[in-house]
Amino acid sequence: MKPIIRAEKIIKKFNNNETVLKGIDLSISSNSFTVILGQSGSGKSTLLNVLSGLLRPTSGKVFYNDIDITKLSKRELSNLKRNELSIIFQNYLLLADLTAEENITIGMSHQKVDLSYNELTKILGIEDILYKFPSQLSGGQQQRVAIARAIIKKPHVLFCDEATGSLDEENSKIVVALLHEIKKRYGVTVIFTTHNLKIAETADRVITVKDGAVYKDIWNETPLSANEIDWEIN
Ligand SMILES: Nc1ncnc2c1ncn2[C@@H]1O[C@H](COP(=O)(O)OP(=O)(O)OP(=O)(O)O)[C@@H](O)[C@H]1O
Repeated sequence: MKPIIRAEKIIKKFNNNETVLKGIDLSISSNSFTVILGQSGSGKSTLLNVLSGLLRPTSGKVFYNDIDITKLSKRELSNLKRNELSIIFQNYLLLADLTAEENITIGMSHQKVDLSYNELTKILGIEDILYKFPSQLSGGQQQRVAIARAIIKKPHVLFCDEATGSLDEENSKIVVALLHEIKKRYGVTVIFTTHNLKIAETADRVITVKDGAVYKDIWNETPLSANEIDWEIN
């Protein structure tokens, strides 16, 4: 199958000249759930940021379908991100002064919102809390609102950076199960960074990053569901 994301020889150095990514090659197939697994400091968030276009690599190429996103202008890249790629983070990043509903629909045209809003909020189990502000929601509810905001525009790829990192066991399980459901229902490709080996057991594929390089790359023949795994707190 043709990859939806392909990275070639990615090197990333920061200003202090530390080389954080040391020549990473990988490709991600469409409609897969990939975990990028690694210990703290291994470079997994930096890799996710480079793959999602949030960070430019020092050298190397990142293709989204046939487009080399490292060559796009700022405006072209932000158009691509607005329409086709989404990202969620450990700390949700909801706007405090807006309700859950406003957080989800901000920036959307009415026509596009109508397509899936009711269905999506129902799947995520947030249809009864849409009038609340982020400070009135639990961490798990806030992350589900952030997922709705990311998915409402029907992106092709959803990047998740330690998306369960602030959640307890029960809410982590709910969020991981929902991300799998969203992949299945909407055909979204999910790329999820974590250091949690249990979450990796639910993935189609696990790419282990160690010291800025790909250390292991394994397809799970029989991924477990979020409910099947013997869950442990991160
Ligand atoms: N903006 C930055 N400037 C300088 N160094 C950075 C920057 N971002 C990350 N680093 C360094 O890059 C290395 C990898 O960081 P990264 O956040 O990618 O790791 P990680 O595997 O995601 O870790 P964690 O699980 O703790 O988030 C670390 O040594 C970090 O200090």
